[in-house]
Amino acid sequence: MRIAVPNKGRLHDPSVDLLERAGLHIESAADRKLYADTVDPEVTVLFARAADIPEYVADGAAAVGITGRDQVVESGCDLVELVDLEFGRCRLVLAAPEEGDITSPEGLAGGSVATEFPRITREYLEREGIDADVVEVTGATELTPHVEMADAIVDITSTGTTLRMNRLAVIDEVLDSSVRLYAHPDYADDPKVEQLVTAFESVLAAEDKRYVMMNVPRERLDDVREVIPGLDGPTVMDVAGDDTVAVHVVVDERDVFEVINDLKAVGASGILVTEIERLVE
Ligand SMILES: Nc1ncnc2c1ncn2[C@@H]1O[C@H](COP(=O)(O)OP(=O)(O)OP(=O)(O)O)[C@@H](O)[C@H]1O
Ligand SMILES: O=P(O)(O)OC[C@H]1O[C@H](OP(=O)(O)OP(=O)(O)O)[C@H](O)[C@@H]1O
Ligand SMILES: [Mg+2]
Repeated sequence: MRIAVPNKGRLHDPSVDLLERAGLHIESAADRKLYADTVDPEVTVLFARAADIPEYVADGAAAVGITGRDQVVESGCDLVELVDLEFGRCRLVLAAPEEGDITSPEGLAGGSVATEFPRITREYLEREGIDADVVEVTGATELTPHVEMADAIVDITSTGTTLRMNRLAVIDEVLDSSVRLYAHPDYADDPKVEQLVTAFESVLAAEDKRYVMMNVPRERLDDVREVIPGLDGPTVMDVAGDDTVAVHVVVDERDVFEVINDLKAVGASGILVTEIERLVE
């Protein structure tokens, strides 16, 4: 099975990191090398531009690919979305000069919109019933309204810094995006693809969980159960030759601070907290 992965830019490192955490260590990778084996002899990684990955998957050059939803929608490729990988989160927005007279999508009528995403932009204008020209650019879109190349733009934003620095205000939301695992329709149910989905989902499920281990006097066990929030009951193990029990439990990362203090208050000791690599639900 071939998996297409962004070869550079902001998506490369988190994509490779996810594969490593999912147990798919990439072997013989080299900086300019555009394909690599993994520890699984049945899985090969192809490194390609994020914008090209929808095509690699649609053409069957790769069974699955990791790239932004914006790239897939813009490509028009009919792919199956398997998992939201929860990074590269951004929005495509319609934006216009803060001091300008376009303050609503309707204000665009008869005007022009510059964008790196012409398909998405045309579909948006059609959906909104707005008659405006689309000016295709390949980057630095935020400049165009200030040099009379366009009246507004459709571009990516996440922190909003670039829009603010270029005195552009968001007029409307066009598309929500994040990086996702996509499959060619013919491979979506392939057993190896399903193994990959399970591995990715187990990494994502573990990200905000912590494994807490402690020693508890047996007579305080019920008090400990009281302070451990929601998750499945703790695992309780006898400590050899002692009236103490070892208690292990999975806790949401955001509860850990409070839980540790509550556990100490009911007599727990030797409390250890570790991250969890994967959690297969
Ligand atoms: N500012 C951003 N915040 C979050 N995600 C982004 C941002 N810019 C781009 N992305 C996501 O990363 C994908 C790839 O972005 P892009 O094509 O700009 O390449 P890059 O990784 O930014 O590298 P470069 O822009 O240097 O070529 C986009 O399709 C989008 O899904
Ligand atoms: O809301 P912000 O956090 O400011 O991010 C938005 C910017 O990020 C991307 O640019 P990038 O840095 O990827 O450069 P590029 O335009 O060359 O892709 C995008 O093209 C926007 O310009
Ligand atoms: Mg970029």
